[in-house]
Amino acid sequence: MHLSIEQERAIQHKEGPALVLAVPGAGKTTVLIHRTVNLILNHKVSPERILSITFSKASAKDMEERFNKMFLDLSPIHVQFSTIHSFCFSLIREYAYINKIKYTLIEEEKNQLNKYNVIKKIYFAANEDYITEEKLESLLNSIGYIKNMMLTVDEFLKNNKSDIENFKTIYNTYEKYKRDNNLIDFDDMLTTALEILESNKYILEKYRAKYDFIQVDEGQDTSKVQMEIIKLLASPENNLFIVADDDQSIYGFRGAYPKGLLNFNKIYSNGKLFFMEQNYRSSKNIVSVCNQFIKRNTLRYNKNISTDNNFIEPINIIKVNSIAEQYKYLVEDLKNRELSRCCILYRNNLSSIGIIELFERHKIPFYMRDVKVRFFNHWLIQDIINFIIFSQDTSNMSIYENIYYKKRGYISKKQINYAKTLNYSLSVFDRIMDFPGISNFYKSILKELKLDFKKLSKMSPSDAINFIEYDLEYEKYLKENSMKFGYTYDVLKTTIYFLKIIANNTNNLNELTNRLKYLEYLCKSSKNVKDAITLSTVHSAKGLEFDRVYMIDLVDGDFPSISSIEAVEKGKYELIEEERRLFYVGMSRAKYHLSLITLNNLGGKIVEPSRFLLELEKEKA
Ligand SMILES: Nc1ncnc2c1ncn2[C@@H]1O[C@H](COP(=O)(O)OP(=O)(O)OP(=O)(O)O)[C@@H](O)[C@H]1O
Repeated sequence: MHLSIEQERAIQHKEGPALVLAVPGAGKTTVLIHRTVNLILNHKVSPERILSITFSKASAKDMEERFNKMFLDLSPIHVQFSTIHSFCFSLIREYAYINKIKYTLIEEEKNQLNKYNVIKKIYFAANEDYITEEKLESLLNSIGYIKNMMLTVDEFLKNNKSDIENFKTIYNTYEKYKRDNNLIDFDDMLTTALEILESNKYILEKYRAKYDFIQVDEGQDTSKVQMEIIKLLASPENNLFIVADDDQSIYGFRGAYPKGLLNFNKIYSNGKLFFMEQNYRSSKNIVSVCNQFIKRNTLRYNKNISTDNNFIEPINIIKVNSIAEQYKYLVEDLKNRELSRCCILYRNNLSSIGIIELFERHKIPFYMRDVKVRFFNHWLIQDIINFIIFSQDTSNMSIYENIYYKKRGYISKKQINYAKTLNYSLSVFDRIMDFPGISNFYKSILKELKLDFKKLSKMSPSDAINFIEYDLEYEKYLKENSMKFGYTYDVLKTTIYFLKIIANNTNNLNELTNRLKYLEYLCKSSKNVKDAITLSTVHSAKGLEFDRVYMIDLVDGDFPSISSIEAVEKGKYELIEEERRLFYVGMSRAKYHLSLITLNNLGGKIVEPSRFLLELEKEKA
């Protein structure tokens, strides 16, 4: 590889603080790896005296693999690429050992003591209601945000509206619980490590003496607390080398603080600033589209991407009518391709469900970058399955108790409790009909319900889902309750839609549940699949590159997200700018071919193409 002058300059930087600001594909990771080698070979720095911090475990691994590939002959040299969390945890463990304190990681606790169960319990105590997965995620993000931005809960609430009822009580109870039990969580690893470094001179000096050089990759996703830790460690020599692209900052919701980079020269008046604006990854067509697209953001260092690469083909904006058409296009277009060089990207993990079903049927090997797919354990899927199970035995009270209030025909808790005292081999409806003082009108409703469930028991899974949704009015329940569960109704509708796609190919409940289990297994075990196409959220594709990239389901309200669009309507632009950066990260993963696919109809609903696509089209015209 022939390194450019800009790259060489950055690589040759040895002492003092430096920030390398670069565009996508400019070789940030490449520079970091070459600099490491330069320090070791030309400056005789011992590898263990270099601390390289990456953003996630996956990028630490990716970087190590790239290092080993690039410098096969140096392989016996073990170079340490660590996440900031694992670095902080080893520091905490050392401090704990010296001071005979025991810190346990709450994420590693088993069963009821585990972080998720503890938070669920605290939420229940505060709100007398169960927390949904969506709300749990939002709650955890907010807690993480507070810690990463070094805020108090009051400061957070002053500027942020939380969708979690009684957020402050929950936050404080959770903090107290951890304190009382000597527990820490992932976010506390950072705040605790900082507290230790600030208060314990011995540890601070020991860690400062341990490393001569500190390097940070993906600096744009470094949070305030992380930056404080790094600054403390690097001082007083400040041999700190950060590579970053503020345009690729996509973790604002978790407390990433790219503005910290914009202050680099204020923090280090002797700091060197390197710019790398040449892209080595993508065709001229892709680079030019990316450049125009990101320039519309206002909160950024102004950079110009250029490339010496050739024009190959224009980016492809594809409009199809339906998901089925989108899938047909993908299967056709992927024929005879080298799949390991291709990738499908989406904004939301839910989009992967239809693709997995499709690819399994067409025997297209795939690798899922995000292993945690919530769909398979979603309460909505469980509800639908419960409806079908109950239809096969309408005396099954324990199943009925989960669904009786989610369908047509009001039935009270009192009636359920009464029915429980009667002969349990009778249908639930017959038992409720016995309820004292029940009217004839009400009895006719119960009779109808009983008949409907009989009908349901004879249906194929896909007919059954429609019947549950419309005839039994489960749809109405979802509409009325979606916000309470922390969803928009559209997301729930799309979840059912993907379940229908899977159900379409099954003949009975057994086949459907087996299929769901099998697909879930495929997702979890896809890591070792050979010659596979990569499926990934855009977030998880950061740092990667592929010959062909397909970005799918590009619908307004999904990408950009509905909350960012609503914020724009109120004159707030931060969220939409983060969505734009995310879109930019997605597009800039492509080397030669980029397809952006939108639809007219998503799961029976007319939808509009992403406003980002309209913008790209206008620019092309
Ligand atoms: N001087 C060079 N000559 C040729 N190819 C290069 C050069 N520098 C980097 N590359 C290649 O360009 C691609 C992008 O490099 P790299 O992944 O290091 O960029 P990056 O800035 O970290 O990208 P991103 O921020 O978009 O993830 C890689 O395939 C890399 O091998």
